[in-house]
This record gives sequence, structure tokens and C-alpha cells, in this order.
Amino acid sequence: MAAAAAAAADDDELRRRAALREAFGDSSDSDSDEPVVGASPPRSRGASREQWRWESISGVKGLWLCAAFLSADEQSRLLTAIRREGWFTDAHNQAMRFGDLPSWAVELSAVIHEAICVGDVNASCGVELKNEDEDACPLPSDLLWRKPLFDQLIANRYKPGEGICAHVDLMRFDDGIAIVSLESPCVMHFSRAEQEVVVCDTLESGHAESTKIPVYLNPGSLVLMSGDARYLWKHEINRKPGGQQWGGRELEQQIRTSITLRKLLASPN
Ligand SMILES: O=C(O)CCC(=O)C(=O)O
Ligand SMILES: [Fe+2]
Repeated sequence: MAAAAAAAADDDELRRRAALREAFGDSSDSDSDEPVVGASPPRSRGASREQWRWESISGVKGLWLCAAFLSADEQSRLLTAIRREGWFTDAHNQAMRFGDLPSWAVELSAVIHEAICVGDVNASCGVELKNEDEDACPLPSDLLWRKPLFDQLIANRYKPGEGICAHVDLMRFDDGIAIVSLESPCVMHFSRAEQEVVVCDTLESGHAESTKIPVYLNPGSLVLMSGDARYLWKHEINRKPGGQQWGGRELEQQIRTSITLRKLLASPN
């Protein structure tokens, strides 16, 4: 019995390593036939690991960005693995998987876990964070160590002009959501979920433009949302003309692919 369990564990490990080689292998040769749009020059895997830096987004508690999460080569490999799934056609721009995720997504989850554990934390909110402070970690430890970390994925493929309207992710998903961005960069906006309407103390009452916090998602970046960021803030990507301003100019749009990873809550029955 113990030997069988050990053999199964070995099998799992072999499968994990094969997936690792396929999706994020050490080779600097990419087998992708298309370059990654807007990506920085390829770096070795080791180099990217040293450059994992987490930035907390000022004003949105629980929102973290790791801008250089995947190297250009890793992005290329990930896109190849996604394309091999054959999910996207002209008519289909979204795919969802529950439970057993494809091996590349299991490996992506493992790399996210590693990046959270070993990455440098760099608070941008001007507050000196102490390492023992839960707020100093991109994901609270109860979420970081749950098993599996993620068991649901959505792959989205957006054409220029396409985005996603403001929403809070469904409550059937647990706290702790990850978004990996590929290809075209974009700006994701965060706005408070409550108080849509503010009645002004003037003759004309009406809608007040609520604060929107823009976050630049370059290809290869990883966003983590937990706590307030997951439950109290909506996120959106407005790729309509004028919606993608960054650094005083409008971003040029290409196809954008994203992978969102979440954990389903246990069903009540
Ligand atoms: O495509 C993205 O970056 C976000 C996707 C998203 O928010 C969702 O699927 O709930
Ligand atoms: Fe979402």
C-alpha cells in the first residue's frame, strides 16, 4: 500500500517535471512561431527568478502586482501551450476549466506559489512593511497554503477594442485570485464596489465619478487580488477608444490573452 502510494507520488512528480519542461523549460529556444508582443528581451529562467518583485498597489488593500513574473521566453511557451488547447476560434474567445487543470496551468500555479514565497516585497503605499505583517505578503498564508492553490481557470482572448466591464468575481469563488497577462499590455481599473451614486450638495444631483485606480498590466505580469481587492473593489478593462490611457498617451492595442486562476468554494451539499 505504502509502495503504491510512493509510486503514485513519483508518477505525479514526473508528470509535474514534464509539464515544467514543456511550459517553462530551461531552454532559451522558443518553439512558438510568434514573438510575444511588447515583451522585454528574453532572459534566462534564473534571471527572471531573481527579478520577482512584488508591488502593493496604493489605495487598494490586497492588490499586488508582480510586473516581471514571466520572462519573454516563458510567455512564449505559455502562449504555445494555450494555443495547443485549441480553445480559441473567431467565434470563441473564452474557455473555462474546473477541477483538474491542464498540466501547464498546474505548473503556472506552482510558479505563482514560488513567486509569492521568494519574491521581494516592495510596498508602494509609503508604509514601511514588516515581514511578519500579513499585509506584507502578496497573499495571506491561509490562502497561499491551501491545496490546491487554484482549481478553476478562465482563459480570455481579447481583440483590440474588447475588454471586460466592471465586476466583482462571483462569490462561488474563494478569496485569492490571480491574473496572468500575455501579449498586448492594458490598463485595468479598480473602483469601489459600493456607492454607485453620490448625491451632491448642489442644485443638480447626479452621479459622481468614483475614484478609479489604474494598474498597468504588461505582458508577463501577474496580479493577485485578496481581501478588499477581491470583495470590495470592482475591476474592469475598458479597451474602447480613449479607455486605455497610460503615461499621458493612449496604448496601442493588439490581441490580449489572460489566464485567471481561482479556487472554487466547497459546495454546501
Ligand atoms: O482578462 C483579465 O485580465 C481579467 C479577467 C477577469 O477579470 C475575469 O475573468 O473575471
Ligand atoms: Fe474578474
